[in-house]
Amino acid sequence: MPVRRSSNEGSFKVSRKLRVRTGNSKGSEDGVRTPRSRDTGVGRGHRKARVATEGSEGSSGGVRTGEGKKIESRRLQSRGNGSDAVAYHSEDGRLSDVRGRGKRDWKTRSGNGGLEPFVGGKSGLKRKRISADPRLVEQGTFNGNDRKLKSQTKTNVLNSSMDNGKRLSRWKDYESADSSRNQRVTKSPKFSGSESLGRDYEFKDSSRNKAVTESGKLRGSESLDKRGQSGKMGRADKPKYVRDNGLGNVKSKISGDRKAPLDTQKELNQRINAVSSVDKRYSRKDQRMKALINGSSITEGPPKKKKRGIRIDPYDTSNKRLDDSASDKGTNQVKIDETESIGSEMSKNAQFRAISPSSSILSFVQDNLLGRRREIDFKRAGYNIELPAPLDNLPFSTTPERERIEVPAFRNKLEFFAAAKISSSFPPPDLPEIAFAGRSNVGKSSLLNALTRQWGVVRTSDKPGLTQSINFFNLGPKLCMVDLPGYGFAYAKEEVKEAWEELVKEYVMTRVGLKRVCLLIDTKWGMKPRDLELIDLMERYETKYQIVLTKTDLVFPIDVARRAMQIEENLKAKKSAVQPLMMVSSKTGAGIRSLRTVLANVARFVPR
Ligand SMILES: Nc1nc2c(ncn2[C@@H]2O[C@H](COP(=O)(O)OP(=O)(O)OP(=O)(O)O)[C@@H](O)[C@H]2O)c(=O)[nH]1
Ligand SMILES: [Mg+2]
Repeated sequence: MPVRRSSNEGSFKVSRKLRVRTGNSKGSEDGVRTPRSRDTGVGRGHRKARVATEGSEGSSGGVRTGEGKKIESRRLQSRGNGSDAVAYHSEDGRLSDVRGRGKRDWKTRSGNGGLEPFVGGKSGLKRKRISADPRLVEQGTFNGNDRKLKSQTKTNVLNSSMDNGKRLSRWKDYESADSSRNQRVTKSPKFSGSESLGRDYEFKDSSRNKAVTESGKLRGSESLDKRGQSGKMGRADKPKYVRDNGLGNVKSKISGDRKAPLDTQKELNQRINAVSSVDKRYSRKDQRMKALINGSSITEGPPKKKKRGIRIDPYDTSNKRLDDSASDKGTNQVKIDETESIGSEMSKNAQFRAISPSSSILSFVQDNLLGRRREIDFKRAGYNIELPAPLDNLPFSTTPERERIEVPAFRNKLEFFAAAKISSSFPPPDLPEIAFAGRSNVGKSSLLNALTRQWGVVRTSDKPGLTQSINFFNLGPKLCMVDLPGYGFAYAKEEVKEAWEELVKEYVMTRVGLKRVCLLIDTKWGMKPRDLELIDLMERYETKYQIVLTKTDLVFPIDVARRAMQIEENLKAKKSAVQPLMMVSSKTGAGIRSLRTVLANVARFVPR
């Protein structure tokens, strides 16, 4: 039980934590603040064994030997009544002259869970104040004499024993711990007043208690060994884990017996090798058995290397398509064509790499920031990358308004006015028309939006085949823009796709007001047979067309230049092809202004 005595007597008061403080010190009588124990420098001892002696004159004002902590010394301050013992009233937070010292504070200050067994008798006698090792208290291994003490610390102990679950289970392994070591530790003066740990655990957790009490030998010393001195543990103390791995106790021997003679080590190694070779042999045998069952021949030797080939992603919606040549053939036929086209594609690729673009094209690509670029390049050039299609804006401009469009015709509002799925539903050709043709997903609809800077007027999608009819848009009173359905690969039935193609061909062949067809080619993939088909058609019907390379932002600038060179070479003999070849990116806005200028000329020279 905590012992309290009145402060007048200058007696000591023992808190719930059982800190012992004795008598009046001279210093406190003088109203001198108890100096911090750090300052006293007297009897600074280990925190585990604090001792304060009554009437000690060893240090000025409130003698205190032992604890060297700041927080403790504050409590030792005299309150001007000549008794430094009052300081300890605050320990449990129950006394009136102590303010702001609650349970929490008590807990905090206890630091060691309040386990400080009271050792000694009544006042006037020398009393020892012994603090438990916080590590031990945490562990719940320290056992004080006082029952109440136990109940106070129950929470702490239980909490700590929660995370000690593993530890407790591990203790089982230590049942066979070296008894000599136990002896050595139990002899330690720190644990002289403690009872057996087995008992201590009885009130904490019965299930764990079992694990602990079963051992019978488990004492504070053991836990101390485990917690604080695990590094010093002998090999024999370590748990021996035996794994059933076909090696018997080989592993445990290896791990547990370090001093095994060399012969034993060799023997162990041999055994390990033997087991692994058995495994290999078994696996081969197993293979043979399987082969026999399946009736296939056994092939031995090193495994064949897998041939590396180009994988074709069936869900790739880019313009890498094989559909141009094989659309209405059987599945097998398509497969053959695929492999053929892969082979030819490879050689075409090599040819493409061999192209060395002219310096004029290269400089054009460079000047217009065409090709794949880093954002920093745009920033350096003064473009605001926060805006859509930043390169279509003026450098250092933050206003994306359409009024900034330098070509007046394209400042007009883009308005949808007709859609046709068959030629008979084409609207009357009142205005000069500029049509955008090309394979599905090449970026026709996106380009229309980019040219007019009216995002969303024309619907776009990354899924090929969104535009399924010929859509007519008015761009002011003078010009009509026509978005054609794409041809080639699209998520649509074959017959539907054929119908689109026929519709496009019909439009290109027969449309009176058609002044220019912008034939869009994906810069990455170049011209495909269906593009050439349409070119032939337009050549035959003398429809003017202009090649526009799209999505230039997806390839390197050098490849943009190469593609331009390649296409120009192909178009040399074409009469209806209008020069120059245009290169754009609806995403970055590169080349859009140039295209506007070119197309505005179409509208200008058209008689009304
Ligand atoms: N990176 C990049 N993507 C683009 C560009 N132009 C279009 N795209 C993307 O390509 C996809 C297809 O664009 P669309 O404009 O719908 O293509 P389309 O030719 O109209 O397709 P269909 O209507 O199916 O014939 C969309 O996801 C666009 O965002 C471009 O210049 N650069
Ligand atoms: Mg479209």
